[in-house]
This record gives sequence, C-alpha cells and structure tokens, in this order.
Amino acid sequence: MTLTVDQLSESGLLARIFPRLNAGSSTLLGPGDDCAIIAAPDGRTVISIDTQVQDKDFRLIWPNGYATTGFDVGWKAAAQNLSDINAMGAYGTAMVVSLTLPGTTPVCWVEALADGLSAAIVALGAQECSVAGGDLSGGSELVVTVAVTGSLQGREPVLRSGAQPGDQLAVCGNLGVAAAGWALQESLLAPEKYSPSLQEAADLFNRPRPPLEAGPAAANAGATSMMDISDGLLRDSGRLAAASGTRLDLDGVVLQKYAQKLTECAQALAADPLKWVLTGGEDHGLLSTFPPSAALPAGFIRIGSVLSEDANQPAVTLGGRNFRSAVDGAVGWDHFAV
Ligand SMILES: Nc1ncnc2c1ncn2[C@@H]1O[C@H](COP(=O)(O)OP(=O)(O)O)[C@@H](O)[C@H]1O
Ligand SMILES: Cc1ncc(C[n+]2csc(CCOP(=O)(O)OP(=O)(O)O)c2C)c(N)n1
Ligand SMILES: [Mg+2]
Repeated sequence: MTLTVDQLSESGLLARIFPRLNAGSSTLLGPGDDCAIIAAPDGRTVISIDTQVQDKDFRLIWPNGYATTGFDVGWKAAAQNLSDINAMGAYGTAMVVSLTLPGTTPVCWVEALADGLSAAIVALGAQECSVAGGDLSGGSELVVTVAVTGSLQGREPVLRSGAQPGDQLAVCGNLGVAAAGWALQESLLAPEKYSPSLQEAADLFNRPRPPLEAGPAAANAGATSMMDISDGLLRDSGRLAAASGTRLDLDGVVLQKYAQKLTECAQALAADPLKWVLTGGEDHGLLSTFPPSAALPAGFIRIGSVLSEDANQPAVTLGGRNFRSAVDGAVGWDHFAV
C-alpha cells in the first residue's frame, strides 16, 4: 500500500520534507522555527508569490495519459517564482512553500515535490536560494504556493514602465514551446509516441527553464524595461506597453522563426505554431527593452521596437498591423477569462 499524507502527522511529513530542501548562504535561519531569517545586505528585498492549483495550472492525469509528478510541480513552482525575480534584474535568496494537500496524496509525491523545488533551484543556477520554510494544510484539491525573495545586489531594478520610444524590443528564452507542450498533453497523443522535439516541448511545459542569468545581465546592459513572459507574448507586451505609456511593434518575420521550431508539434496536432508563439504562456523567458544603440546581452534576440503612444493605434501591433487577425482574436492567458 502507498503511504498517504493522512497516515502521517504534520511533523512526520515535515521530517520527510526538510532534508530535501536546498540551503543557501543568505539564510541565517532555515525551516523549523516560527519564521526563517534571511540576510538582506542590499537593504531592499524583491518579493513575489505564485500559486498552482490542481486542474487550473496542472492536471494530475492529462487527457493523453501523462501523470504530473510531484517533481514537476515543485520544479515549476521554483522556476516560475525565480523567473519573476529574474525579471527585476535580481537573484533569488529564499522561498517559502505553502502546500494544501488532500489526505490521499502519496507521501512520495510530496517528497518528489520537495526534490523538484531543490533540483530546479540548482539546475537553473540559483543555488544560493534556499527553501527556508512553509506551511501545510489539508484540502480537497492540491494547491502549491511559493513566495520568493531576491536581492538586487546594488543594481537598480528594471521595471515594466521604463520603455522609451525608439528602444529595441528583445526577448531571451523560448516562445511558444510550453504552449506546444501543454497542447500535447491536452491531446490524445500518447507520450510514448513522442519524437524528441515533442518530448522537449512537453518537458519544457512540465519543467520550465527560465534564463536566470539573463535578468541581471540585462539590468547591467542598461535595459529600460523588463518582465517575464508568463501569460503569452501579446498579453504581456500589452502590459509592458501600458505600464510604459508606449506602443510596441513586433517583427512578424523574426517571430516566424520561433514558430518554425515548433513545426513538428504543430503538424502532430494540426495546430498553428505562430499562435503558440504569440499567445502561449509559461515559457518564462524575458521581454526587455534596450536603448537604440545598446548591444543586446547574450541570449537576447530583437523582436521589435518601441513606438510613441497613439490613441488611434492598438498598443501592440505585428508588422505595423493589428495582430488579432493573426491569432483569431486570442491574446493570451487570463485565469478568469478562459
Ligand atoms: N491578490 C492580490 N493582491 C494584491 N496584489 C496582487 C494580487 N494578485 C496579483 N497582484 C499583483 O498584481 C500584479 C500582477 O500580478 P501577476 O499577473 O500575477 O504578475 P506576474 O505575472 O508577474 O506573476 C503583481 O504586481 C502582483 O503582485
Ligand atoms: C490544467 C491547465 N490548464 C491551463 C494551463 C495553462 N496555464 C495555466 S496558468 C498559465 C499562465 C501563467 O500562470 P499565472 O498564474 O498567470 O502566472 P503569473 O502570470 O502569475 O506568473 C497558463 C498558460 C495549465 N498550465 N494547466
Ligand atoms: Mg502571478
């Protein structure tokens, strides 16, 4: 019989979780007391939080049969939180983790979640970020919430609001790959039948790899604005444009190159890969703007330009035209509008 969480006490479950949690050098006191204590030599703390809810952010079993592991959910929790820290130009220092668990959850699933958190932190290059504490509760569905703190290490933060007309618009990381992976898992195409490129898309959906060195590098290179792309390029571009009081024009030719990389997935599902590139979320790459003459840091690719606001023009255009026709009116992910 599989050991489930309702067969353990809270402290019994914690005793299985604690040894699996990454420890980092900013953590003056880790899990076990009422609070953790994190050093903040910079004098400022960057802080963010993200939640994953069963059947909203992941399915335990997908239509194609893939079973989401605790490791996947832990990895994604760490990755999406560190991505927000990255998007400020900061490094992660500590996380706290709140788990709402049905009593029937296997203990090994929770242990794998702790392993996934720590594995992502290390694999993505944030090994100085600890998992410093958390909370446990029971509930009818799985909910995993992680809050993260970060340090700017003396740098100025890069906000969404600093884009200037004339700036270059650039991205670092994947566009549309996680959306392709999500579509695969919502399809009836069994994972055993995946080719290597389908497998890569599914893997990057389940265990995203935000480029964590790129945020601080962009800040150092003079990025004027930045955010991570979690809800899709069009939706997040609209947010950056609105925050900066500018318009953005995307280069359809460059974006087609991202779509071409998804040809095999798109053919397998008879889907439009450009729609994944424009509206797909959960890749957690960076969308940044740089002054016209700035050399883009490693990994950034120019995908458009920043223009002056114009009441007669949409905030985001694709090759100078309204993008809606290219994607059937879709914009990106919204928890309450889909
Ligand atoms: N329940 C809430 N209460 C207060 N602020 C919130 C809440 N939900 C989101 N926010 C804030 O609104 C902004 C947008 O949130 P979100 O779209 O989740 O950002 P991100 O994509 O960076 O995670 C963030 O600054 C976030 O802190
Ligand atoms: C079962 C399921 N349905 C839909 C999705 C797709 N999805 C869920 S959240 C999301 C966008 C990012 O999530 P959000 O909580 O908005 O992240 P944030 O913008 O706060 O970083 C997407 C594309 C999914 N991952 N799983
Ligand atoms: Mg959020």
